[in-house]
Amino acid sequence: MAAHPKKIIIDTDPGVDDAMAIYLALRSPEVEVIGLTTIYGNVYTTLATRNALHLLEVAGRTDIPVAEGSHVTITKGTKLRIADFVHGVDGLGNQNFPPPKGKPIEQSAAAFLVEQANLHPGKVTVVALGPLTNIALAIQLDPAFVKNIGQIVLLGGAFSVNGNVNPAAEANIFGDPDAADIVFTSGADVIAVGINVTHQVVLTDADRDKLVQSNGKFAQYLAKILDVYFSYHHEVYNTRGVYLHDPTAFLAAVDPSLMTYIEGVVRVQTTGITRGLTIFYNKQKRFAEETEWSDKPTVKVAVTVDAPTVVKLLMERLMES
Ligand SMILES: O=c1[nH]cnc2c1ncn2[C@@H]1O[C@H](CO)[C@@H](O)[C@H]1O
Repeated sequence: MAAHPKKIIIDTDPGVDDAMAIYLALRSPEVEVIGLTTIYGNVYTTLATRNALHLLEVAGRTDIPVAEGSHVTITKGTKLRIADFVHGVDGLGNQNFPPPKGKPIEQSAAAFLVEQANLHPGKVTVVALGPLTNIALAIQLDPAFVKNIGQIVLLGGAFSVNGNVNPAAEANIFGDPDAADIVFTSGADVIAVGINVTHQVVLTDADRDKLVQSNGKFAQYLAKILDVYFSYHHEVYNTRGVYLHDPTAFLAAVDPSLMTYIEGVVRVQTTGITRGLTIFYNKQKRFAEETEWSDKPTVKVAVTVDAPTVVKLLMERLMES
């Protein structure tokens, strides 16, 4: 382990690429995973919690607490869009794993986030891999959260490219646009990694064959669950490989220099046919009128990525496990 590994909390909706990111995190000496918090997205929250506990049990890391997150959007919406067609109905490639033995802690995800940020001011990074409800709830629960939390690295948005739910919206932002707008305008130190970046990072069919053949414990586990995710990509994107959304966002938290960024104000469309659209204002033009972007805090938005290094780090770390 590095002398002072970065404390991270992964907010997650596992999810095949979430599983990859979590195992990559457990194999990354630069970080100490101090908790997982769960959210709906790829699966419903109850199943996300079960999968988070399961993944930690497989890894032999039941020392890491799991805090269950919200079952509804920040506006109490219950009509959730669940991407089980991407990950399988169980979220983990339809493997029918046995239920985990462990239980989540009593605290809610938002309460856990607030507590940890208070315990280690400026030192905790949240890697948010699903809709941003829990993070927005933490901001509402404790106004000091935005300054106590070190950094929020989120997978979300489609900046100047089409979305993956529809041409306007990326899945995590679409999942809770109101929560996303709260997080983007909160004043916290935010890095947004959108699909404009993660669609440049592909784990190829050949890479997958290497994972299958490796003896690494995590590589072996992932080899089992990757089928549905690969089939989905072959079918809808016509790619010979899969996008590494969550692992890429995680690595931005480990080593921000793997990407380049632009800084500006991000607002989220919360209604209508463009619900979930992320609009970045680069602050170059001073508009004549006040706009909904005026005087809002800025965030960093990833624009380029060293994709070969991201794939290499993922492969090496999972295969050595
Ligand atoms: O086509 C899709 N529709 C919905 N969700 C998707 C799709 N592809 C990937 N993801 C999931 O949403 C996040 C990235 O937007 C990733 O976490 C991925 O697992």
